[in-house]
Amino acid sequence: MGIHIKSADDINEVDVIIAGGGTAGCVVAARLAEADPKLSILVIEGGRDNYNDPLVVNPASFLSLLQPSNKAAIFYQGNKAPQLAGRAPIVPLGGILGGGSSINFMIYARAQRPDFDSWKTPGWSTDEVLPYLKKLETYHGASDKAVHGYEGPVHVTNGGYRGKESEADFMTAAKSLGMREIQDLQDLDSNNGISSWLRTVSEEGKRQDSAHMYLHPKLKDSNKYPNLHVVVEAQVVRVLFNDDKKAVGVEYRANPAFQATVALTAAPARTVRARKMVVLSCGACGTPSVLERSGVGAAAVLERAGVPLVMEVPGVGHDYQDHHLLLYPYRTGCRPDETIDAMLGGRADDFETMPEKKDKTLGWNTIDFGSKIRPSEFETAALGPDFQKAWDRDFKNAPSRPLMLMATIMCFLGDPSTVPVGQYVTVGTYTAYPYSRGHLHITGPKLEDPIDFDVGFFTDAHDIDLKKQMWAYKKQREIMRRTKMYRGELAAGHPKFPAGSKAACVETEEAPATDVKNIEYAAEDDTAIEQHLRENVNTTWHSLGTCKMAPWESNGVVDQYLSVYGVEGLKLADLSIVPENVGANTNNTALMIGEKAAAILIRELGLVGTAA
Ligand SMILES: Cc1cc2nc3c(=O)[nH]c(=O)nc-3n(C[C@H](O)[C@H](O)[C@H](O)COP(=O)(O)OP(=O)(O)OC[C@H]3O[C@@H](n4cnc5c(N)ncnc54)[C@H](O)[C@@H]3O)c2cc1C
Repeated sequence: MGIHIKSADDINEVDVIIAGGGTAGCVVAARLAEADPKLSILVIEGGRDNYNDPLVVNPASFLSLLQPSNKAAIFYQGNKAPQLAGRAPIVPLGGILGGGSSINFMIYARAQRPDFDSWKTPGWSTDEVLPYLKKLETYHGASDKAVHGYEGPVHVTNGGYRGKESEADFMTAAKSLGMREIQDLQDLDSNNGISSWLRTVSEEGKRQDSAHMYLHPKLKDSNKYPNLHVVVEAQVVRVLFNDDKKAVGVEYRANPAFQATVALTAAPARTVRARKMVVLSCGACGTPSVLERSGVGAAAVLERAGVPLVMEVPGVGHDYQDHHLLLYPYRTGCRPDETIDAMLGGRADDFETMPEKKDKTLGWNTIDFGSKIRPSEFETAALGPDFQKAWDRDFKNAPSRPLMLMATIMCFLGDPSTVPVGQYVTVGTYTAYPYSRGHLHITGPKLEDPIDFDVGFFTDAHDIDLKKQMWAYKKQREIMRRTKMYRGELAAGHPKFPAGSKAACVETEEAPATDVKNIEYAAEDDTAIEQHLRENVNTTWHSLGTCKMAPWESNGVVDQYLSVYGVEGLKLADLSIVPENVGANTNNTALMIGEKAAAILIRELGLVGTAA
């Protein structure tokens, strides 16, 4: 009963096993328990418990969760990539109970209406998933009530604090460039504008991760939910099948990252049986590996890895996608209390003392301003005929599809010891619908075996993804140059423009004048930008699409009911199933998938609850 560490020795058999207690996994577990408290459920989560962890629940500490010493993330190592200037990118994802929702930046972003429709899967159109999008949230913003929910577990609010002056400064600067202010950019339809950004933070300033919002309340109420079990710090190795290819359990082991490495203390692998179902919810980088170690995947991949084939499903690990992120730092004239640089640099109260002082900035994710944007006709043409062709095909007649998203973060988003003491802002630009695809496969049967992980960034034909970032670089720079806070670019985080370039980075002690003219970029400047993009493009931590919900012949892995092709009793419920990308940060989509998956399972298991 409740939370077990490393192994649940007294649990040998349950009704449903959920492998991975991340954003979607916690939703599935909680909703199943709610539908039938008699159903026995075991969640096996590789990371540690997150309950009341001050780094998790207090939004301002979000960056420290990416420090390896805090053991809250899994760092998936990518392959070296020539198109990324020979770099081998690392993709950190949630590695703690609550998954990404426990360590993410808490930006509330929802997909656009054409996104779910583009999945072309019965039951998953925007109209059909809208009830789940509403079910998961309690929306505190001002909007049309028809598209938001008002009774769900995840509160969407202004959070404990907003940087109102800097937000107004960005807004004014963006508007001076002709950008539109939109009140609710997350209403599924609005696009091509700028907006105040709400967050998945309560009004009291607490993170709304799926473990705290869905799972922990039920674990604490053990009288009502005696059959809901969670084991943390335990990794699922593989799914076990019987001769009829029915999933009958899993093999798991204590996660060595959480225990001494003396051989004698290494816990043996354990098996636990599932009477009814196994659900994989290990995320887009975890789920394909579990499937392949279990013998489900492309025959050639499994043969190379030395894993006996159970079912040939070539799509497993096939079409990795992410949103490609670039981060541009600026010097500012902000006051120390307008950014969290002092806090990150150890020059202000830390996360220990802030609660005692009831410091409201503890509830701040520092991301107050965001946008979903599209280029003008003139800008589209300037990006060349290949770009124009892609634009005409995929965007021109789909006005609610953004080309890029942009967010501002009120700090230097990196190691504070590498920059002079000061107040910074970082602008992030990320691709809404990348054309590039990668892959993620196992290379051996064991959890320790390295993965073959090609992130695929900037591999699309005609470099359209690169051109999107080229446009976004120039756009965000023009906005920043018109803010009152602007004191120049932090050159280390910008392209290395040639000597004498009109686009060179500047450092100034003065606020900008009112008649700022656009920068002119010469061909060599564009070459410098391209090089910078290749050297710096990174994950937006929005991995998805590695086990698509699509027909088997189109590299699909699951059907509309999330059942893995060719086997019985095995479901997937996480972002690995997403067939086409969404024009938004991805946590909301993962929560929706958790809600919809739960409804599917509730119906199939014959439990009381909402039908899918
Ligand atoms: C740093 C960061 C910032 C982000 N910022 C935002 C944001 O501001 N807004 C937003 O909307 N989205 C954001 N995201 C994205 C969002 O959080 C993720 O897309 C979402 O959490 C994915 O949900 P999921 O259920 O698919 O997988 P996850 O939440 O990643 O869950 C997978 C779980 O499986 C566990 N696991 C993996 N392998 C195993 C195994 N073998 N055995 C057992 N357990 C295993 C992991 O530990 C993890 O808990 C961010 C993500 C990160 C990492």
